[in-house]
Amino acid sequence: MSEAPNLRRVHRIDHPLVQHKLTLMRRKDTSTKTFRQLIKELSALLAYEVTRDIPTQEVEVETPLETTTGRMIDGKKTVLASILRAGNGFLDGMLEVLPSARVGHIGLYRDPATLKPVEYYFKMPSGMEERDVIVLDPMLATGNSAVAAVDLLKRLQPRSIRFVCLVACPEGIANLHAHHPDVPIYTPAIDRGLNDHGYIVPGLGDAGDRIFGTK
Ligand SMILES: O=P(O)(O)OC[C@H]1O[C@H](OP(=O)(O)OP(=O)(O)O)[C@H](O)[C@@H]1O
Ligand SMILES: O=c1cc[nH]c(=O)[nH]1
Ligand SMILES: [Mg+2]
Repeated sequence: MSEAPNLRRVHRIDHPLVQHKLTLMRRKDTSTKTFRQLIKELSALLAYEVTRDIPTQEVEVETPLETTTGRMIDGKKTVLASILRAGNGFLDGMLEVLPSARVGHIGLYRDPATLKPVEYYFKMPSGMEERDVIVLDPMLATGNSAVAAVDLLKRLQPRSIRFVCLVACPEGIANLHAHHPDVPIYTPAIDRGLNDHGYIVPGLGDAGDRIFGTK
């Protein structure tokens, strides 16, 4: 039996719109076209939750009637770090609501025999010390890919790191927390566990294949 995850740093996104779209994505007969459309719509909603506590600055603003103050973010300070390939499914929707965000890519694939991540690419913007990173990957399964991605990112000492996915499971949460207890996880779902091939059950299948139609 898997160890109960420490849920202190897990933000479960329970919003009805999010849950509705995720349920449609889980359906095995959802087409690639619809799956892509849904992940785009969901991404914008997830961006809203994961940025809830990013820094804002008070600014003066002139309305047509008078001067007042408002709050603004410095959008350029946010880095969307996509774990390839499936993390790219989040980019279009997130960039619609965070249009100035920078984008980094982390090339990792999971060896199907060992379930260990294999690194093949890593590119981040410069000046990471002043940036807040949102790591994107739809699936937190064993958590090995997420741990490896955060290991690589921490070498660049970003100001903060958050991890966002569509479906997590207790094993992945426990693994990411054990290695990186400072990284909060944002997820709409915590599924039952992993099958013998390391797939999340009930899950939604292979996220990369479903986004890119490669099955
Ligand atoms: O938590 P883990 O056990 O590491 O599994 C999750 C990883 O597996 C999937 O990617 P995959 O390796 O299939 O690569 P792909 O996105 O290129 O299809 C998924 O997108 C995660 O990156
Ligand atoms: O369930 C899983 C596990 C790893 N990768 C996926 O795409 N899905
Ligand atoms: Mg991957």
